[in-house]
Amino acid sequence: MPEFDQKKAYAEQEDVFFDDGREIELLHFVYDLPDIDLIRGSPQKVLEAIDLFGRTKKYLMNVGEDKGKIVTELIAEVKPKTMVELGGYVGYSAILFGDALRRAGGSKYHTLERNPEFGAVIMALVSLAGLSDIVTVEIGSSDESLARLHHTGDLQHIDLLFLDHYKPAYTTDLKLCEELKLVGPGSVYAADNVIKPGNPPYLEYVRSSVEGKRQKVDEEGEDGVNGGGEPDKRFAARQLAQYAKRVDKEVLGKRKGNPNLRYESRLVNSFEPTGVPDGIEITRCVGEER
Ligand SMILES: C[S@@+](CC[C@H](N)C(=O)[O-])C[C@H]1O[C@@H](n2cnc3c(N)ncnc32)[C@H](O)[C@@H]1O
Repeated sequence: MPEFDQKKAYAEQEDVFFDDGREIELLHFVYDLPDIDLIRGSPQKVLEAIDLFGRTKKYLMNVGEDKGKIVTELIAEVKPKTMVELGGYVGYSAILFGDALRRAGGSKYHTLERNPEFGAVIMALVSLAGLSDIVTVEIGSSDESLARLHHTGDLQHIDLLFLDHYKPAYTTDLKLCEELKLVGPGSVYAADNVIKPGNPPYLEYVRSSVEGKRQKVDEEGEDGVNGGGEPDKRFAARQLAQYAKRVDKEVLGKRKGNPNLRYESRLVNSFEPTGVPDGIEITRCVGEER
């Protein structure tokens, strides 16, 4: 695994590390930079400006440079036409991956963000980066946005899915995508934070054999593999309550998914922008068994 360059480290993550006004502070910081006219239209310079805030002002829960590189390399290899991101925050990954998607010949990057204030910040920074023609922001809960985009026909197939939102929703949202046939053979998933804070139910699901998943569905009926409805007991209370300031009760759909999809999955170790070790799980759907 490569070394982490401490000079690039973001400020440490505090007890309250988002949704305390820092996202709007970020906008003022970026637009007050003396070289704002050089930043306009440059995804790279907008990312540098966001990184500068994260290093010198306050921590931001962005994917960051190191883990970001794993996904941009994946985009260059997979050449997706359509990407979906679950969890947009201030738009760092949408700008980094939307730009990589454009360079790889892709045409659409949907970022799904529940918090409307964050959604507004994403729109401002995506526009500043000159990526508004590629990146669209869907405000609302990811499961509702996925269902709506599918229903309207705005989203028919996901070539590359980036999962980076409420940790227990990774598995239920993936199963929703499977049921809606938004994903299938050829689709690739990149899941962030599978080491820090970790996501054992998701890793178990994407690493399960078709036989194992079918058996679970038979045993658990509607709940399928790793349940649904209630979050898996392996998540820490702090993770479960992460968005409690805005969301009284997280609702997780009870889903079977499509257990017939065959996956090959592997972990790529890397670092959070603070230097804390983390990893991205890359999963490829390699077939469907009948
Ligand atoms: C870790 S941040 C995303 C960081 C972003 N992907 C990046 O690297 O720049 C997680 C985001 O997911 C959003 N979120 C959490 N649960 C969600 C849900 N169910 N649907 C949509 N967005 C959600 C949060 O509001 C937060 O902005």
